[in-house]
Amino acid sequence: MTEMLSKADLEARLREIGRTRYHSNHPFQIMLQEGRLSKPQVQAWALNRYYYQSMIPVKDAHILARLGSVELRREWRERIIDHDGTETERGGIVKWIALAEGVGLDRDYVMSGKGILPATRFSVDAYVNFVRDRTLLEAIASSLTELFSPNVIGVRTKGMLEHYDFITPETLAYFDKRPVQAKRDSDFALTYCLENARRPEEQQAVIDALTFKCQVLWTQLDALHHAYVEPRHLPFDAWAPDAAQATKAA
Ligand SMILES: O=C(O)c1cc(C(=O)O)c2c(n1)C(=O)C(=O)c1cc(C(=O)O)[nH]c1-2
Repeated sequence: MTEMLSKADLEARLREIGRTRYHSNHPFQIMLQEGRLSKPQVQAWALNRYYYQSMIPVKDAHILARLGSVELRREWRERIIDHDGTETERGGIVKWIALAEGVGLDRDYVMSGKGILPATRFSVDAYVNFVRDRTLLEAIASSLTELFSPNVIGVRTKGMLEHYDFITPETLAYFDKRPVQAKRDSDFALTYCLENARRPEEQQAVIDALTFKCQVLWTQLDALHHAYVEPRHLPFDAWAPDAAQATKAA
Protein backbone atom coordinates (compact mmCIF):
# COMPACT_ATOMS: atom_id res chain seq x y z
CA MET A 1 0.00 0.00 0.00
CA THR A 2 1.48 3.34 -0.95
CA GLU A 3 -1.46 5.68 -0.44
CA MET A 4 -2.49 6.93 2.97
CA LEU A 5 -6.09 5.92 3.67
CA SER A 6 -8.54 8.19 5.47
CA LYS A 7 -9.58 6.91 8.88
CA ALA A 8 -12.99 6.02 7.46
CA ASP A 9 -11.41 4.02 4.62
CA LEU A 10 -9.05 2.19 6.97
CA GLU A 11 -11.99 1.31 9.22
CA ALA A 12 -13.93 0.07 6.20
CA ARG A 13 -10.98 -2.15 5.20
CA LEU A 14 -10.84 -3.61 8.70
CA ARG A 15 -14.58 -4.29 8.77
CA GLU A 16 -14.33 -6.00 5.39
CA ILE A 17 -11.67 -8.34 6.77
CA GLY A 18 -14.00 -9.23 9.62
CA ARG A 19 -16.92 -9.77 7.27
CA THR A 20 -14.99 -12.25 5.16
CA ARG A 21 -12.39 -13.84 7.46
CA TYR A 22 -13.86 -13.89 10.98
CA HIS A 23 -14.56 -17.30 12.54
CA SER A 24 -18.30 -16.61 12.39
CA ASN A 25 -17.98 -17.94 8.82
CA HIS A 26 -16.26 -21.18 9.79
CA PRO A 27 -18.17 -24.45 9.12
CA PHE A 28 -17.48 -25.69 12.67
CA GLN A 29 -18.94 -22.51 14.16
CA ILE A 30 -22.01 -22.85 11.94
CA MET A 31 -22.50 -26.48 12.95
CA LEU A 32 -22.11 -25.49 16.61
CA GLN A 33 -24.76 -22.78 16.46
CA GLU A 34 -27.15 -24.83 14.34
CA GLY A 35 -27.15 -27.77 16.74
CA ARG A 36 -25.44 -30.10 14.29
CA LEU A 37 -22.64 -31.20 16.62
CA SER A 38 -22.72 -34.17 18.97
CA LYS A 39 -22.10 -33.66 22.67
CA PRO A 40 -18.49 -34.93 22.40
CA GLN A 41 -17.86 -32.44 19.59
CA VAL A 42 -19.15 -29.60 21.77
CA GLN A 43 -16.95 -30.92 24.60
CA ALA A 44 -13.93 -30.83 22.28
CA TRP A 45 -14.71 -27.19 21.48
CA ALA A 46 -15.00 -26.26 25.18
CA LEU A 47 -11.82 -28.14 26.09
CA ASN A 48 -9.72 -26.56 23.37
CA ARG A 49 -11.06 -23.06 23.79
CA TYR A 50 -10.08 -23.11 27.44
CA TYR A 51 -6.47 -22.78 26.31
CA TYR A 52 -7.32 -19.63 24.32
CA GLN A 53 -9.17 -18.17 27.31
CA SER A 54 -6.35 -18.99 29.72
CA MET A 55 -3.74 -17.21 27.60
CA ILE A 56 -5.71 -14.00 26.94
CA PRO A 57 -4.59 -12.31 30.19
CA VAL A 58 -1.01 -13.37 29.49
CA LYS A 59 -1.08 -11.66 26.10
CA ASP A 60 -2.76 -8.60 27.63
CA ALA A 61 -0.01 -8.42 30.25
CA HIS A 62 2.51 -8.15 27.39
CA ILE A 63 0.57 -5.16 26.05
CA LEU A 64 0.10 -3.60 29.49
CA ALA A 65 3.84 -3.63 30.12
CA ARG A 66 4.42 -1.58 26.98
CA LEU A 67 1.80 1.11 27.45
CA GLY A 68 3.41 4.41 28.31
CA SER A 69 0.74 6.26 30.28
CA VAL A 70 -1.40 5.81 33.36
CA GLU A 71 -4.57 6.37 31.30
CA LEU A 72 -3.74 3.69 28.74
CA ARG A 73 -2.71 1.18 31.40
CA ARG A 74 -5.83 1.85 33.43
CA GLU A 75 -7.94 1.15 30.35
CA TRP A 76 -6.06 -1.99 29.34
CA ARG A 77 -5.85 -3.54 32.80
CA GLU A 78 -9.64 -3.95 32.77
CA ARG A 79 -9.15 -6.76 30.26
CA ILE A 80 -6.97 -8.70 32.68
CA ILE A 81 -9.45 -8.15 35.51
CA ASP A 82 -12.30 -9.33 33.28
CA HIS A 83 -10.56 -12.66 32.76
CA ASP A 84 -8.78 -13.19 36.06
CA GLY A 85 -11.59 -11.79 38.23
CA THR A 86 -11.29 -10.29 41.71
CA GLU A 87 -11.81 -11.51 45.28
CA THR A 88 -15.50 -10.78 44.93
CA GLU A 89 -16.24 -11.36 41.25
CA ARG A 90 -15.73 -14.45 39.12
CA GLY A 91 -13.55 -13.82 36.09
CA GLY A 92 -13.83 -15.22 32.59
CA ILE A 93 -11.37 -18.05 33.16
CA VAL A 94 -13.37 -19.44 36.09
CA LYS A 95 -16.55 -19.05 34.07
CA TRP A 96 -15.03 -20.96 31.18
CA ILE A 97 -14.09 -23.79 33.53
CA ALA A 98 -17.73 -23.81 34.65
CA LEU A 99 -18.78 -24.00 31.00
CA ALA A 100 -16.48 -26.96 30.44
CA GLU A 101 -17.79 -28.69 33.58
CA GLY A 102 -21.31 -27.87 32.47
CA VAL A 103 -20.81 -29.89 29.30
CA GLY A 104 -19.48 -32.79 31.37
CA LEU A 105 -15.70 -32.37 31.39
CA ASP A 106 -13.52 -32.78 34.43
CA ARG A 107 -12.23 -29.46 35.70
CA ASP A 108 -8.71 -30.64 36.57
CA TYR A 109 -8.35 -32.27 33.19
CA VAL A 110 -9.45 -29.07 31.42
CA MET A 111 -7.08 -26.92 33.46
CA SER A 112 -4.17 -29.29 32.86
CA GLY A 113 -4.21 -28.41 29.16
CA LYS A 114 -3.72 -32.10 28.40
CA GLY A 115 -5.57 -33.42 25.42
CA ILE A 116 -5.87 -30.15 23.51
CA LEU A 117 -5.05 -30.30 19.83
CA PRO A 118 -1.50 -29.35 18.84
CA ALA A 119 -2.91 -26.75 16.44
CA THR A 120 -4.82 -25.13 19.30
CA ARG A 121 -1.62 -24.74 21.25
CA PHE A 122 0.37 -23.58 18.23
CA SER A 123 -2.12 -20.96 17.13
CA VAL A 124 -2.77 -19.55 20.61
CA ASP A 125 0.97 -19.42 21.32
CA ALA A 126 1.48 -17.70 17.96
CA TYR A 127 -0.98 -15.03 19.08
CA VAL A 128 0.82 -14.46 22.39
CA ASN A 129 4.21 -14.36 20.64
CA PHE A 130 2.91 -11.97 17.99
CA VAL A 131 1.71 -9.57 20.67
CA ARG A 132 5.01 -9.87 22.53
CA ASP A 133 7.28 -9.44 19.50
CA ARG A 134 5.55 -6.98 17.15
CA THR A 135 5.04 -3.25 17.54
CA LEU A 136 2.56 -1.99 20.11
CA LEU A 137 0.32 -0.82 17.27
CA GLU A 138 0.24 -4.32 15.75
CA ALA A 139 -0.30 -5.89 19.18
CA ILE A 140 -3.32 -3.68 19.80
CA ALA A 141 -4.63 -4.17 16.25
CA SER A 142 -4.57 -7.93 16.71
CA SER A 143 -7.34 -7.59 19.31
CA LEU A 144 -9.67 -5.98 16.75
CA THR A 145 -11.44 -9.26 16.01
CA GLU A 146 -13.49 -8.29 19.05
CA LEU A 147 -15.26 -5.74 16.87
CA PHE A 148 -17.07 -8.73 15.42
CA SER A 149 -17.52 -10.96 18.48
CA PRO A 150 -20.75 -9.53 19.96
CA ASN A 151 -22.63 -10.69 16.89
CA VAL A 152 -21.20 -14.22 16.79
CA ILE A 153 -21.63 -14.62 20.55
CA GLY A 154 -25.31 -13.71 20.26
CA VAL A 155 -25.93 -16.16 17.44
CA ARG A 156 -23.92 -18.93 19.10
CA THR A 157 -25.51 -18.58 22.53
CA LYS A 158 -29.03 -18.48 21.16
CA GLY A 159 -28.40 -21.45 18.88
CA MET A 160 -26.76 -23.58 21.55
CA LEU A 161 -29.57 -22.97 24.06
CA GLU A 162 -32.14 -23.80 21.43
CA HIS A 163 -30.58 -26.95 20.04
CA TYR A 164 -28.71 -28.82 22.78
CA ASP A 165 -30.57 -30.23 25.77
CA PHE A 166 -27.32 -30.42 27.76
CA ILE A 167 -26.75 -26.66 27.54
CA THR A 168 -28.28 -24.29 30.10
CA PRO A 169 -28.03 -20.50 30.52
CA GLU A 170 -25.83 -21.11 33.60
CA THR A 171 -23.41 -23.17 31.51
CA LEU A 172 -23.05 -20.31 29.04
CA ALA A 173 -22.78 -17.58 31.73
CA TYR A 174 -19.28 -16.83 30.40
CA PHE A 175 -20.86 -15.09 27.45
CA ASP A 176 -23.27 -12.88 29.46
CA LYS A 177 -20.84 -10.02 29.88
CA ARG A 178 -18.66 -10.53 26.84
CA PRO A 179 -20.61 -8.47 24.28
CA VAL A 180 -20.50 -5.34 26.48
CA GLN A 181 -16.85 -5.90 27.39
CA ALA A 182 -15.92 -6.64 23.78
CA LYS A 183 -17.61 -3.48 22.54
CA ARG A 184 -15.86 -1.33 25.15
CA ASP A 185 -12.48 -2.95 24.39
CA SER A 186 -12.73 -2.96 20.62
CA ASP A 187 -14.02 0.63 20.42
CA PHE A 188 -10.96 1.68 22.37
CA ALA A 189 -8.57 -0.42 20.26
CA LEU A 190 -10.10 0.81 17.01
CA THR A 191 -9.77 4.47 18.01
CA TYR A 192 -6.18 3.80 19.07
CA CYS A 193 -5.32 2.16 15.75
CA LEU A 194 -7.01 4.79 13.60
CA GLU A 195 -5.18 7.55 15.44
CA ASN A 196 -1.78 5.90 15.70
CA ALA A 197 -1.41 4.44 12.21
CA ARG A 198 0.03 7.64 10.77
CA ARG A 199 1.89 6.26 7.75
CA PRO A 200 0.74 3.94 4.95
CA GLU A 201 3.05 1.16 6.21
CA GLU A 202 1.51 1.46 9.66
CA GLN A 203 -1.98 1.25 8.23
CA GLN A 204 -0.95 -1.88 6.33
CA ALA A 205 0.53 -3.33 9.52
CA VAL A 206 -2.84 -2.83 11.27
CA ILE A 207 -4.65 -4.58 8.41
CA ASP A 208 -2.13 -7.44 8.47
CA ALA A 209 -2.41 -7.83 12.25
CA LEU A 210 -6.19 -8.21 12.06
CA THR A 211 -5.82 -10.70 9.20
CA PHE A 212 -3.31 -12.68 11.25
CA LYS A 213 -5.66 -12.76 14.23
CA CYS A 214 -8.53 -14.00 12.08
CA GLN A 215 -6.20 -16.83 11.06
CA VAL A 216 -5.45 -17.60 14.71
CA LEU A 217 -9.16 -18.09 15.39
CA TRP A 218 -9.87 -19.87 12.10
CA THR A 219 -7.02 -22.35 12.59
CA GLN A 220 -8.44 -23.43 15.94
CA LEU A 221 -11.77 -24.31 14.34
CA ASP A 222 -10.05 -26.00 11.37
CA ALA A 223 -8.22 -28.21 13.82
CA LEU A 224 -11.42 -29.12 15.69
CA HIS A 225 -13.19 -29.88 12.43
CA HIS A 226 -10.36 -32.07 11.16
CA ALA A 227 -10.02 -34.03 14.40
CA TYR A 228 -13.64 -34.40 15.49
CA VAL A 229 -15.93 -33.90 12.46
CA GLU A 230 -14.25 -34.87 9.22
CA PRO A 231 -12.08 -36.88 8.51
CA ARG A 232 -11.66 -37.46 12.26
CA HIS A 233 -7.94 -37.70 12.22
CA LEU A 234 -7.19 -37.52 15.89
CA PRO A 235 -3.63 -36.34 16.61
CA PHE A 236 -1.60 -38.36 19.11
CA ASP A 237 -2.45 -37.53 22.72
CA ALA A 238 -5.55 -35.53 21.81
CA TRP A 239 -8.68 -35.93 23.92
CA ALA A 240 -10.82 -38.78 22.65
CA PRO A 241 -14.54 -38.66 23.44
CA ASP A 242 -14.42 -41.92 25.35
CA ALA A 243 -11.36 -40.98 27.40
CA ALA A 244 -12.47 -41.88 30.91
CA GLN A 245 -10.29 -39.36 32.69
CA ALA A 246 -11.81 -36.38 30.93
CA THR A 247 -15.48 -36.82 31.57
CA LYS A 248 -17.25 -36.82 34.88
CA ALA A 249 -18.60 -40.10 36.12
CA ALA A 250 -22.35 -40.08 35.59
O1 LIG B 1 -16.70 -16.01 21.41
C1 LIG B 1 -16.02 -15.51 20.51
O2 LIG B 1 -16.25 -15.68 19.30
C2 LIG B 1 -14.85 -14.68 20.91
C3 LIG B 1 -14.01 -14.11 19.98
C4 LIG B 1 -12.91 -13.36 20.42
C5 LIG B 1 -12.07 -12.78 19.36
O3 LIG B 1 -12.63 -12.29 18.37
O4 LIG B 1 -10.86 -12.84 19.46
C6 LIG B 1 -12.67 -13.21 21.79
C7 LIG B 1 -13.60 -13.80 22.66
N1 LIG B 1 -14.66 -14.52 22.23
C8 LIG B 1 -13.47 -13.68 24.08
O5 LIG B 1 -14.31 -14.20 24.83
C9 LIG B 1 -12.38 -12.97 24.63
O6 LIG B 1 -12.27 -12.86 25.84
C10 LIG B 1 -11.45 -12.38 23.75
C11 LIG B 1 -10.30 -11.64 24.00
C12 LIG B 1 -9.77 -11.37 22.77
C13 LIG B 1 -8.54 -10.65 22.45
O7 LIG B 1 -8.03 -10.83 21.34
O8 LIG B 1 -8.01 -9.90 23.32
N2 LIG B 1 -10.56 -11.90 21.81
C14 LIG B 1 -11.59 -12.52 22.38
